[in-house]
Amino acid sequence: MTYVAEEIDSQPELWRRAAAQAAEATGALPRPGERVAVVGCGTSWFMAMAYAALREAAGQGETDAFAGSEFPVDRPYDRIIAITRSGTTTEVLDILRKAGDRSTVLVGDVDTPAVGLARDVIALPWADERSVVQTRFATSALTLLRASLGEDLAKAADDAQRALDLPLPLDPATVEQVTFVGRGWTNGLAQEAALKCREAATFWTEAYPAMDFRHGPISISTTGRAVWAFGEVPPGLREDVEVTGATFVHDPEIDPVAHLVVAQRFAVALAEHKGLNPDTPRHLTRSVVLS
Ligand SMILES: O=P(O)(O)OC[C@H]1O[C@](O)(CO)[C@@H](O)[C@@H]1O
Repeated sequence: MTYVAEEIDSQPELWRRAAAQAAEATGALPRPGERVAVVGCGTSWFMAMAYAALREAAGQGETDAFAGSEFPVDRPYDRIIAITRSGTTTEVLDILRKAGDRSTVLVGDVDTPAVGLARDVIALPWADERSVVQTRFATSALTLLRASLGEDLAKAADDAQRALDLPLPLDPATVEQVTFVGRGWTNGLAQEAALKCREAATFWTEAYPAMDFRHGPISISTTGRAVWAFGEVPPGLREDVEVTGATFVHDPEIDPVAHLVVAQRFAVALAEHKGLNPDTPRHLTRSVVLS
């Protein structure tokens, strides 16, 4: 079994642990009404997107997500939350240096520069990974953040357990291309699912806000391809996809992050089908450290 497959399987248990840790993390997280930026790179950026949308939807205040390289340093945020598994990503460290006493970091590896730079630290060393490709650190960090907003994550963890045994909705041997879509907070999950397939399996995927699918991506929708939706589906979207001949994948029964677990498994299955080892993704490193 690959490391990444083991790490995917460990998620239900780790989500329960993450939800339990949320109460003690409260002091390190913004108060309602504060203006917040959430930053990260790659997978961590997509978790930032999901949390930012959830916090704002929960009425806790304006919350923006940025890729680390695109953070507007002069904007007067009250609190800057960085998500970084490695604690070493250059763009994130640059932000933490400028954020000063406004910063919180959610980190996997605690013996790292990010921990020294942030005012507040939420450490999840038990979710850190051997894999280059991230799965459980990202979803555990998001689970903790969701729990901090008052969500009950018990069903999500149970759904993640189910997600480990569900049949894959697409055949890795025959599907030609997948477009992932989401709405609101699940837009970040769609981005992350697409990244997983690219990173683990060098497989062609894209991701868009679900309503934007009709504004261009629909042009490549055809037999042999698929559209995979997370969370709420806009009225008529399934029909608009199916009329093109593409397969529409959606599971309204399970929590959207548990549905991401299915996409993680699909990415590993794609890699295996292509004879690739998902533990050694092409050109990818655990973190990007620029000199
Ligand atoms: O969360 P970190 O450690 O800052 O690293 C982000 C990196 O992790 C990755 O998943 C690659 O390992 C990429 O998405 C990105 O380069």
